[in-house]
Amino acid sequence: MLTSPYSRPEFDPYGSNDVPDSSSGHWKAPRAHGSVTGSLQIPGSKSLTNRELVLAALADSPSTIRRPLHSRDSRLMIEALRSLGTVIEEVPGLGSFGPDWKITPSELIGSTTIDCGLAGTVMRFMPPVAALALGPTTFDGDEGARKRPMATTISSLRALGVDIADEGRGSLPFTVHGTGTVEGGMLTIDASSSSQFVSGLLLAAARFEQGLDLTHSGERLPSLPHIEMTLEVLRKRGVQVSNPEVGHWIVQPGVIAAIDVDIEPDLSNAAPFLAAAVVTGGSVTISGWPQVTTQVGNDLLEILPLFGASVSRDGDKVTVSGKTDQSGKPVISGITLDLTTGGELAPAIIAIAALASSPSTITGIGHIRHHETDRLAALATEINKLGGNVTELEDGLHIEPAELHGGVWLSYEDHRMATSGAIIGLVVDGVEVENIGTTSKTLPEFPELWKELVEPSL
Ligand SMILES: O=C(O)C1=C[C@@H](OP(=O)(O)O)[C@@H](O)[C@H](O)C1
Ligand SMILES: C=C(OP(=O)(O)O)C(=O)O
Repeated sequence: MLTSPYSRPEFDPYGSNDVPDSSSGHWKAPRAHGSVTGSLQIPGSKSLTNRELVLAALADSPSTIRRPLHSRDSRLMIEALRSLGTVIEEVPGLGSFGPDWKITPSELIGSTTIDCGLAGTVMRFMPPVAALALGPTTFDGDEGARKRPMATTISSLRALGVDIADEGRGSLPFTVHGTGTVEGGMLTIDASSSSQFVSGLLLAAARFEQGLDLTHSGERLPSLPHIEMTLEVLRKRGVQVSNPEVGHWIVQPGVIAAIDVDIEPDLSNAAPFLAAAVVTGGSVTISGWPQVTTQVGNDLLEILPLFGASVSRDGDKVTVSGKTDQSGKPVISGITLDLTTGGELAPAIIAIAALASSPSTITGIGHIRHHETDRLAALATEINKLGGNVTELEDGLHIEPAELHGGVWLSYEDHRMATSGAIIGLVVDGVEVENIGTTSKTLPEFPELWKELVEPSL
């Protein structure tokens, strides 16, 4: 079992732990010599941590969040809630990746600025909370965050009677002029470009005077499991929420209960580690895998076998083993997959597909052009730079088999682009990942956990 870097005093879970080890200043992706075999634990889920932080701040009394994710995205959420008056303290816990948090709600007061960094969960979940605060709250973030779609958040809050000043941009920066209450009621929005528009409204809706009767009307609704996750965390806190039909949710006004919660490991962040088994014909075990979960990362257990891998389960341990031929060489088949529900898995899936011996077509993920970067363009560009043969489709990628060679893999400030470069670098000589430290967005331990898995004896 790999140890947690969190135990080392110099480790900073909120900063960059990039240790460049090549003359170019980039991170030399560890090259697997033979099959990768090992077991590890994965830190807490970003999506669950940031939902529980918001709900704990809106609840009726203090809550404890156990085994939370300590990363840039969760730190940004903590700072955002603190700046509105919530008290968040570290308390000792049993998790391997840092302390627990005690969250004590208080009256929400604006007159502050919230830095969203590049976190979709902060920029889409916090404006409805700021609307419940008394006083103005200005939202801004990284340069890349200013390009991410925010118009639906802005227009939906306006439709609920909230005054927002955005100078017509429909993106960050903007100011929410909170008055302490939101009327709520019926609302129709277009959440085609992100499920987070729906989740953000639902999370705060029990605190609206009339609750919320929300309908999605648009060409597609991506990442439905993330909306299911929102419904589940609300129900656990006693909120009455129903989903009478696809794209329609009703939240009754009422109290959000304070409860102590355990955060599941981030199953989407398990993707690169499990991919290491698939592309090297090895075997990787993740412990702490939940029996039942709304996390879309659980779909990896059905997706990875399409490439030829096998999956086994022993209690809370899940093992993925890559397929090999008689000489032990990895065998990876291409796949055809609609990934509408699991866009955040796309970078890892596409990295595996780029190493397959037959073509792959991954569709249903047009909206990931609006993630940390335009992920379809970024993946096609970086794989093709290494000799790949990837074609961009309107809503996905087509990948033809090709012999890849080394080179610099750019990360575009995108944690999942960085980890995709690491997957390819396992089996291609001379891949260097620019800005591996960007993994601190959701998995600051990545460079260290990866090295321990790939080069355990070094
Ligand atoms: O609600 C959430 O926690 C998330 C929802 C999804 O967003 P999109 O619907 O924009 O893909 C997902 O990709 C993102 O990583 C996290
Ligand atoms: C899309 C992602 O992040 P965000 O929560 O910033 O939208 C992601 O983590 O893949």
